[in-house]
Amino acid sequence: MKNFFKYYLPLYKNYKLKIFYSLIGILLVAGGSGGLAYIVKPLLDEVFIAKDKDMLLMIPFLLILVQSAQGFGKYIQVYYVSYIGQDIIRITRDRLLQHILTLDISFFQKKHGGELISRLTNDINRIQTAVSNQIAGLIRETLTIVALIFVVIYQSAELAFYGLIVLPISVYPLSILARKIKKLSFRSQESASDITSHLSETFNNVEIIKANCTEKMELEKFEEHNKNFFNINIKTVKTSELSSPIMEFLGAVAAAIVIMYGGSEVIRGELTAGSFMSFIAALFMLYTPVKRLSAIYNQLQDAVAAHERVISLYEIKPQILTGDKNFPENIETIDIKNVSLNYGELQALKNINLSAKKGEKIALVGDSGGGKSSLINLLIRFYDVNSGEILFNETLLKEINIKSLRTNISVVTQRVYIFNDTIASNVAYGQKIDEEKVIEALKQAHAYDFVSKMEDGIYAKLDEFGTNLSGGQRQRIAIARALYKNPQVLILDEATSALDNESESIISEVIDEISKNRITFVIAHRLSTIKNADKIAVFKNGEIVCVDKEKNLLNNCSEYQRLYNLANL
Ligand SMILES: Nc1ncnc2c1ncn2[C@@H]1O[C@H](COP(=O)(O)OP(=O)(O)OP(=O)(O)O)[C@@H](O)[C@H]1O
Repeated sequence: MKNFFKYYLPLYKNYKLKIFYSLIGILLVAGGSGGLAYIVKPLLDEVFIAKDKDMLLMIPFLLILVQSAQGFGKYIQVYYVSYIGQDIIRITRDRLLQHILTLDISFFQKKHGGELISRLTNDINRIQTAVSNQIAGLIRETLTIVALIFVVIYQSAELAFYGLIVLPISVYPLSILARKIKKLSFRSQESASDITSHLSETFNNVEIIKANCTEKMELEKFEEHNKNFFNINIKTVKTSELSSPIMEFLGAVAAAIVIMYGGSEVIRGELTAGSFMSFIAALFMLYTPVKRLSAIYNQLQDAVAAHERVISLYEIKPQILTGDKNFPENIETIDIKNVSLNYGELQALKNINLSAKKGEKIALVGDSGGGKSSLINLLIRFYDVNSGEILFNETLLKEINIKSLRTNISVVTQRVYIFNDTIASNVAYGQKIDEEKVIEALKQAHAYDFVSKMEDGIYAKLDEFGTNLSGGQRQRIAIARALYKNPQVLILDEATSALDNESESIISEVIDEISKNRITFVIAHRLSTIKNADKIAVFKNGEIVCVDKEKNLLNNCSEYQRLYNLANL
């Protein structure tokens, strides 16, 4: 709880004027409650007992005034407090995404997208009510309690002792409940995240679900998560609502004692009936904010649990740190020296040595799982080497600024990424749209033919997964995107696998053409794609077993011969 406040309270300093207005609102509400309780005394003593007519006129007027002030106070308090809370949450959400996006690719490979969505939505929503309404409620109810305690003590200090003794007694059972609620809140948030994860997985894999008729199976899995969520939430309600009967009971005991003592004082004439009734009114009014306070405290547990889940993301730091050197303006060589890479226990690359010069097209071939994509992961620093080094010209890869590195390298991966936007935005992704350049890149990627036939041409809208395009068309958009950047290093990882033979051979020619003034790496299972590469590196079980031109490999490299024979079966 302390950490929760320590984290959010400093954010309130940007809202000084709004806090001032909300405090006025809160004071009006709290003062109004005290005022209403106090009015009971003159109503009884002056009007009913002393039969004071002036008072009879004044008290209804006072009542309207106090009640209206309270209503107005509540309105401005709710408005400003919500404003502050919503704004703090907006900033918190932006910050969290900003942080998540700095994390390494390995983090995203381990963490389920649905879980992250849940943190950014469900968890932050739970914090939202805390930083707005609950913090304000905490202040408002505390002030109301103070105002009413003031009235209670003012009317009779002795009775106040009996009336208020239950407050410290109630702390113990309430704190046990709060601890339980926090645990349940954690479980409820985890369960909410299971639901989001499952939904995101279901919608992402809907084609395979339909193709395998597993709708029922997926629904059953979802129902299980959903039931679990329901059970935890019901348990939370059961626990948190216990605070109400506990408080009611303790309150009733206190009120009973007060009536016994107070009543006998009134009978003995030591206390006026008005003071006694005002005291009782304040005491009963007092239990409402006390109960609310305990409910707020319970709800805060939920927010604290959500906050801890959010904070645990902040504790994860990126391991791939940027260097401060710019990418060389004119890349001449890339040298990969004795490089090894482990994914946890698994050694994916062992002692890799490979060099590339400007204008060269380097092909990486080999069995699936041989380590080709892993080498690409190293070149774009999705992962860092475990040993060895990679040099761009004479600069160590680690010393190069990551943004500058990735601006100068284009990668077309096996999986094609399409954004829910126009073709032009997809091609120029991350850069300003230059129509001419977009068309040029599309032409180079042999995509302009089909794009120009679409109703809105380069401004045709694509949907998120590019489902309004064929597999080959999507791949061509991805190639156009890579070319639009005019990169110094171009990496094509199975970039032509979805193309028909004819388009593939045309694009291979284009690649030959465009690789003249840059360094190009091509991974291809179809050996025809890379037959005129300047170098072919043959991967096997994380090692490069041969590097040469195809002609020589066919004579000297048994692994290449094997792949070649398999391809030509
Ligand atoms: N992110 C990862 N985390 C853990 N292991 C990984 C990861 N990526 C790849 N691997 C493992 O590393 C090994 C090499 O994989 P890599 O993707 O580099 O092979 P590849 O030669 O590109 O295969 P393919 O031709 O099928 O794409 C494989 O055993 C694979 O299971």
